Amino acid sequence: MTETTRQPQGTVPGQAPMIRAKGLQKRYGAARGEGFTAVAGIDFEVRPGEAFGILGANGAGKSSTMRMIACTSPATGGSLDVLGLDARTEGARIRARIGVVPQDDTVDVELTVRENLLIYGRYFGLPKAEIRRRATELLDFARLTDKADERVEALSGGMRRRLTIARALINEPEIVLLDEPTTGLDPQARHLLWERLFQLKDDGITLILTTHYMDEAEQLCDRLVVMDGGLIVTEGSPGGLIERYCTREVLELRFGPGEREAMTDKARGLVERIEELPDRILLYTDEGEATLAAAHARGIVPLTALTRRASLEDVFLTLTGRTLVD
Ligand SMILES: Nc1ncnc2c1ncn2[C@@H]1O[C@H](COP(=O)(O)OP(=O)(O)OP(=O)(O)O)[C@@H](O)[C@H]1O
Repeated sequence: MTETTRQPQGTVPGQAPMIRAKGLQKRYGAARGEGFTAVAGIDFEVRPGEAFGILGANGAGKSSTMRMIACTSPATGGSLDVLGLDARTEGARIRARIGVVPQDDTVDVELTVRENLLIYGRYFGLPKAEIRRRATELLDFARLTDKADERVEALSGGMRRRLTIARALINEPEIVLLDEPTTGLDPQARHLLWERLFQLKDDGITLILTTHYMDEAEQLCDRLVVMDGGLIVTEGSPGGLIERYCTREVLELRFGPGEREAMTDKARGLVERIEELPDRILLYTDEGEATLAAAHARGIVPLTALTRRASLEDVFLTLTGRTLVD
């Protein structure tokens, strides 16, 4: 990782960022005198064509940040430029040039797949022939051509998500915001959706996504920020963050009921860092197999032992002291 320039992190000299947030804040309920700060002053930039992730546990402030970028919820402090426009005053112009995929599918279940696209196109005031052309292209993009005339209520969860994404593309947006795009989907549906998102990246569309899934972030994101308690706690590429905060491998040991504490005590000193989770301990090491052999030599007998590559989940645990499923 090279972070030696004087530019703010994430800035490419000479290339205007798609999004620039400085001291961005969101406070709810301030008018009622009972304010709650969901986003506590964050700085970030998103570059053209990159897939930028916002990671964090429930309540970290991810959706609040997304809603401010989407210009559906005004910032209460700091500044936010989207596509070079001030989000405070240029909401309508920004909304015309971005696509939004909200956390819950908001497609109309009583209409057909194609009708959903046509109606959405009309919100943007696009000419009818243009909307029909785009809808046909997007049905193909979303792999929904053979479902075009079916009512949405007959679609699976994965198909509805793909329709929601297709709908967000009707205005040919330069930025697409995806709030937890694969939450609730089965693995096959997730992979099909990822494949569609890769296609958008290849097409040069800037993606901003929030997710709870570290594997999703590792797969899709060029760069990401981790949020905790309304603040950004780190920023970087998935690989760069893993390298910065973790060892190469993690040895996961599970023990029988009541054994964990004693076994953890025996393991102390084997590696520099041990994390205790309710159901297992994690030993951060560059050589998982060698550490396991050393553990055995100390009389540590786990029910199961697994050596894996360090992941973003480990970065999150390092930074926040919690797992994302806490
Ligand atoms: N309209 C609102 N009024 C008051 N508090 C809110 C409102 N929206 C969100 N919050 C609070 O702000 C905090 C951040 O919420 P936000 O939805 O941005 O988090 P998140 O990281 O997206 O979480 P999740 O993964 O659950 O969506 C939470 O404590 C939430 O309860």
